[in-house]
Parts: sequence; C-alpha cells; structure tokens
Amino acid sequence: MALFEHVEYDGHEQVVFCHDKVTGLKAIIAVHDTTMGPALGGTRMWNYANSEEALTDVLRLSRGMTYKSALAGLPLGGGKAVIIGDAKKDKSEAFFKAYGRFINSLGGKYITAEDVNIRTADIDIVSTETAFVAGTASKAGDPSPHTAEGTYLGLKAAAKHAFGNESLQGVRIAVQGLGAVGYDFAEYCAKEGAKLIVADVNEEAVAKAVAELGAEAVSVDDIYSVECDVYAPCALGATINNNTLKVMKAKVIAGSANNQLATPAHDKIVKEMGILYAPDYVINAGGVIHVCSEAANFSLEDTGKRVKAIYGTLDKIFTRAKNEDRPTGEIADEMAREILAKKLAEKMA
Ligand SMILES: NC(=O)c1ccc[n+]([C@@H]2O[C@H](COP(=O)([O-])OP(=O)(O)OC[C@H]3O[C@@H](n4cnc5c(N)ncnc54)[C@H](O)[C@@H]3O)[C@@H](O)[C@H]2O)c1
Repeated sequence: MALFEHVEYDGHEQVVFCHDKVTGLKAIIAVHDTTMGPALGGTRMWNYANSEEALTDVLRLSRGMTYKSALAGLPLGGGKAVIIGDAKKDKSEAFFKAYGRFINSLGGKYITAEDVNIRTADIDIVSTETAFVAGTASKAGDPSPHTAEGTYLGLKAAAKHAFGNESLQGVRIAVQGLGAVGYDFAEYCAKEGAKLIVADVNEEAVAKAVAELGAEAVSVDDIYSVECDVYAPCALGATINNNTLKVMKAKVIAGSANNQLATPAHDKIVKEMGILYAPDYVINAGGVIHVCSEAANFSLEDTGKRVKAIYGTLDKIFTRAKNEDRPTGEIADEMAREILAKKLAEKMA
C-alpha cells in the first residue's frame, strides 16, 4: 500500500497507522495541513473492506477539512481519522480509551470530533485520555443547529445568484433528509415562505414536516425528480450523480450533506446543465465553526458571526465562478488554496 504515490495523497504532513493489541483497535489518523492551525476533523468508524479503502477515505476527507476550515476563516488546519471496524460490535470503553491515547501521542497536532458512526458518548470516553477533542457533551455539544443556519443562509446566497433575489418566498425546495440538520433547515425555509417537498426514510419526521411546516411528502426515490427550484441534500453523500441528474429539475443544489458530488467531474457537469451548486464543504461549515468555538474559545457572538459569514463566502464563490465561467467547486478549492498560500508566505516572511 503506497502512501506518497497514492492518488489521494496531497502533500499530507503526517499519516499515522494505529493498532492496539489489547482491544484490536485499528485506526488511521491523517494530518493534511497545519498551516492555519492544529488539524481538526472528526473520527469516522466504518467497516472498510480493507485498509486501502480506509486510507483512501482518510486522505480525501482530511484534505477536505483543510479547505473547509480555511474558507470558514478558522484558525484550524485539516485532519481526519478513520477507525476500521463494526460500530455495532467493536466499540467499548477500553477501545476508545486506547484511541484517545493515540490521539494524545500527536501532542495536539490533531484534534478529533464526531463523524459517521461516532457518537458524543464515544468522544466523551476519548476525552478521558486526551484534551485534543472537540464536541464533548459538556462543552460545545450538538453542532447541527449552526449547520442548519449556515445551510439556510448559503441557500439564500445561491437564490440571489440563480433567481436574482435572495428571498425564498414561494421558492420550491426539495429537502432530502429531515434529521438533525435537515429539519431545522426546512423550518428556516418554511418561515420565509418557501414551499417544501420532503422525503425521509423516517416516516415520523416526514409526518411532522407535513403537519408543522406544510410540506408535501414524496417517496425517497421521487425526491430527485420533483418539480422544484432547489434540491437540498441533507441526508446522504454522492446523490449528485449521472442517474439523479438525468431527472433533476432544480436549478440550485444547496444542502448540508457531505460529499454530495459522486465524482469530482460532476462539478463541471452540473455547471454545464445550468445548475448552481453550493460547494458542500462551504455551505455546511456551520458544524465545524461550532466545534471550533470549543477548541479556539470563541464567544457565542463570534461563533454566530462566523456562521453568518457563510453567505458572503458563497456570494464570492458564485461571483467568481460566473465571471470566470468555471464550476463553483473548482473555485472554492482554488480560494481555499489561495488562503493557505498567503498564510504560508506570511509564516515564511
Ligand atoms: N450535523 C452536523 O452538524 C453536520 C455538519 C456538516 C455536515 N453534515 C451532513 O449533513 C447530513 C445530515 O446530517 P444530520 O446530522 O442531520 O444527520 P441525521 O442522521 O440526523 O439525519 C439524516 C436524515 O436522513 C434520513 N435519511 C437516511 N437515508 C435517507 C434516504 N435514503 N432518503 C431520505 N432520507 C434519508 C435519516 O432518516 C435522517 O432523518 C449528513 O450528510 C452529514 O454528514 C452534518
């Protein structure tokens, strides 16, 4: 398994392979870039088919965190960790304590938090072995409300560019996923007079949105093809793919889900279809801003301002993408790299 030659290797500063003999823990921690500050990013637990798959995921996700935090203006670098295992069977107190000791051994270069299949309770155990954690129950807590607010504001910036008006009054929004983020996001939109079309595998959440937000319910398969102005993916990754784009009527894609594009090529494909895509890691940065408030001691007011700034960041991305006739995801990556290059130059001066 090559590292420096790996297709997802992007000058990562440090990649640590961890194995604890007692609990069987196997994890990979990737520190992509610490130019802006310590590398913060969640830990994902997944039953990867092999360690190659886990390495690919952690290299890609950690680079994403560098770009996300740079564009959110945070004093943080990018990192991520993956635990290779079955979240239903392999978790134990000793397991997460061992993991905490590995994180501690990096001396603060990497700060962890929750991600897929890792709960606040797991992070609380990790925090008994290391201070380099964020998002513990007793401190910052649930980031979802800030993610929802940032996604709503990001959608308004997209509406301004795509429809000539940032108001969501009468705008038809197809919301996929009414979980912690999706429901709050839908509520913000409904309050502004948007017409919601919703889908979720959780029927209770759908019934609540119908009763409380006046939403129209459709099946999870039909959400891609409904007549709407906006598609808001707030559940799964990779839903912007060749199959869904064949039937999609939306002119804006703006939602909280991570890794929305099935492949990097879909950035260009959506542009060519005349769809305005709000790059996922920019619009959903409310969560990392929230978690960072704990790691960097931001006041509540400062955290709120940073979440509101997502509107302005997306406004800049959309303007530049239009002026240069380029895909929005490509512009976001480029803007993040410019921020990093500037900081690096300052450090070296
Ligand atoms: N929570 C945060 O602060 C945060 C931050 C950044 C990004 N995100 C991303 O936003 C998305 C939503 O996060 P969340 O915290 O609300 O998760 P969640 O688990 O609370 O909600 C996800 C919702 O999607 C539904 N769902 C699952 N499969 C579905 C399907 N096939 N069709 C329709 N609905 C389906 C679930 O039933 C659930 O209601 C995820 O992609 C997550 O990675 C979340």
